[in-house]
Formats: sequence, structure tokens, C-alpha cells
Amino acid sequence: MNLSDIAYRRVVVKLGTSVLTSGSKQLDKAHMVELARQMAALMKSGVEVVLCTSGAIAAGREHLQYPILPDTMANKQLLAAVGQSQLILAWSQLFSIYGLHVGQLLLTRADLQDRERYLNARDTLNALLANNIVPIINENDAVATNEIKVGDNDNLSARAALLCDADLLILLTDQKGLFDADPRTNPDAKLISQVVKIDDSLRMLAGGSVSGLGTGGMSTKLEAADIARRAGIEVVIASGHHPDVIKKVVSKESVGTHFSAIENPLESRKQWILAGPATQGSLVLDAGAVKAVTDKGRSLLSKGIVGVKGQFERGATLQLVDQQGKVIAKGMTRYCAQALGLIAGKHSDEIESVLGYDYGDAIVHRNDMVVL
Ligand SMILES: Nc1ncnc2c1ncn2[C@@H]1O[C@H](COP(=O)(O)OP(=O)(O)O)[C@@H](O)[C@H]1O
Ligand SMILES: N[C@@H](CCC(=O)OP(=O)(O)O)C(=O)O
Repeated sequence: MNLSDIAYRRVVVKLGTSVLTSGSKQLDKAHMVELARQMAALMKSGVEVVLCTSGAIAAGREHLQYPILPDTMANKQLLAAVGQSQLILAWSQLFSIYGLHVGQLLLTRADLQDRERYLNARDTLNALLANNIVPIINENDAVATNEIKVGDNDNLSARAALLCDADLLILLTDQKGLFDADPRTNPDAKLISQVVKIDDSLRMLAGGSVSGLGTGGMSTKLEAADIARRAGIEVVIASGHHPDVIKKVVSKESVGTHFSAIENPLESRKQWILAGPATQGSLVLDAGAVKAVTDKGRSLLSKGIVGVKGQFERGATLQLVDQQGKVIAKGMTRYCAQALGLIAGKHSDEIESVLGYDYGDAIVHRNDMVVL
């Protein structure tokens, strides 16, 4: 590969369980070495590569010889704890064939939403890349409870792409890309080769995972693509078994489904709001407030709030929804849930007399808000 032919500088490659196992119940090492070869070739040509790998749970099952365990969180954590060490051992051995070292980063959502931990993870990633070491990321499943986990590696890889300021995210899976229906159940489904807009009609096409191996199916891949492209990162979903797929994607050959990046990416604080914290509640907006937020780029005022859901503190990240339940924005609140219960529907001038204090007119300031 010739560097002058490659338009990308830093690429995140996400490999789903479906690719790593080739649909079987065990890691397909022969295929993993082929993927390591492709990534090593890319690094040799001067492109930095970050690998986001799934497969810990599958590797744990294989290593323990397929134990029959109840489907509990604790057992998934057990499998991931056993499997992650097997998985990283395999990657370490496979990349060493190409003279490359690997470094492991196990992350949870909690690491990404705490600004200091976020910056620490970013420093580690940059240090590994600066030393030509392949960063290998997975969710820290062994400790990640529902409250603190990202939940799927499609979303995790998008957050990793933001974290390391990548310019391309490649999601490799067991299908050729995003189809207009799940190809497992619709043999006539057609591949969508280019996506310029991710809207509700596209989301309707993307189903979950039915293989029993992966987590999230195409719907989490679309969520990941949406986050990444808003940060100015191109995304490709393609088959991990397509010959030389990584080389073809970075050479801009038509393979899989390509999502172009949004031209004016969100500033970094808004990227973090979109990708970092889990939402802790929601505010229901009347039609006027929806219009002010979406069409006019205004802050949300108390007058336009008709409902407050959840228990949250000042500074929490919330969903802003319309009266039909559609999420229209995500943003950080300047008032806690209890205070909002008292001032919802009231004019901004009344905030101080009702609460005895005032953090300003904006409940969610437009600088703290991402319109979806
Ligand atoms: N519209 C669609 N296009 C392609 N695949 C789809 C679609 N809807 C659902 N899927 C399913 O998504 C699966 C891939 O996701 P998943 O099983 O989570 O894999 P991975 O382990 O690669 O993340 C495919 O096997 C397919 O059955
Ligand atoms: N962190 C988990 C994988 C979670 C996940 O999203 O899996 P997949 O849909 O196969 O990418 C594991 O290592 O088993």
C-alpha cells in the first residue's frame, strides 16, 4: 500500500464476534491472523490503527469448554473475565508475527464520562500509537454493570474513534454492509452502498442481532455511525471476510456501506455530550419549545417544559423529547429534577421567586445541547 494513495491518518477497526468466530462457537485464529496482517500492512504504510475487538465472551465459553451457565450478568462477567485474557493473548501472538506489539485498554462508559479519565485514556492511546503499538480496546465487561457500561462494541468503537480523533471508523461484521432489510430473513434484501442521512426510516431497516453471537445487530452500528459522522469521522460497515477488506476500504474502493462525515462537525464539548454520559432523565417539550430548539437553535426555557421524567441532579445529561415521545435533542440541565418539577411551565422571571435561587433562564443552554 502506498501512503500517498490513502486519505486517512488514523483508523479505528471494530471486529464483531461474528467476524472473529466466522459464525462458529470459537475464535477463528486463521481468520484473525489474516485481519492482523491487513492491519499491520496499513500501519506499515503510515496509517495509525486502533483495534476495537469483541469476542471476550465467546473466547471465555470456548476456553471453559462451553459450560452450561444460567444467563445472568455475573456469568457473562465470568465468561468475559476468562475470555478477555485469551483474546488479548491471541491478538498479541498474531500481531507479533508482523513484528508489532499490542497494548490493552478495557473501558466502560464511566471512563468516558469522567473528563479526567477520558483524558487519561486519550493520553494512553496517543502514547501507544506514537510508539507504533496497536491499541486494542474492548469493554471492561468483567466490571461493567448495566449502569456503567456502554453495552455494545459498535457504540464503544465510535466513542474510541472520537477519543483518539480518528478520521475513519470501519465496522466489520458478518454481512456485506447495511441492507434494506435483514438479509438473514430477507433473501431479496439489497445492499445500501451510500448513506448521507441517518433518519428514522433508515433506523427502521436496521434490526437486532439474531445470530446469538453478536450484540445489537445493525441498529447499534447505525447508532455508532451517527455518533462518529457527527464528529466528522467517515464510517464504513463491511464484511470482515471480504478479501483485503481493510485495504479496500482505506483505498476508497466501493465496498460495504459508506457513511459520509458531516461537513461541519460538532465542537468537542458537544461530541462529548453526545457520546459520553448516559442520559439520566428526560424533559417533555411543548410544540413551541421544540421549534425553538430544533429550528431556531435556542436554549430551552422553563416555559416550554410540560413534563419532567427521572431523578437527576444539576449537570445531568437529559433527553429532550416532544409530546409524541420523539427524542429531539440531548443536553445538560442547569437545574435538578426536583427544581424543574416546580418551575416547568413557568416564565423565566418566576424562577427565583419559586426556588429562592436562580441559575439563569436557560434550563438547557444551547451550548450544552446537541440537536438530533
Ligand atoms: N438491515 C440489516 N442489514 C444487515 N444486517 C442486518 C440488518 N438488520 C439486522 N441485521 C443483522 O445484524 C447482524 C450483525 O450484527 P451482530 O450479530 O451484532 O454482529 P457483530 O458481532 O458483527 O456486531 C447480521 O448478522 C444481520 O442478521
Ligand atoms: N464486549 C463483548 C462484545 C460486545 C459486542 O458488542 O459484541 P459484537 O456485537 O459481537 O461486537 C465481548 O467481548 O464479548
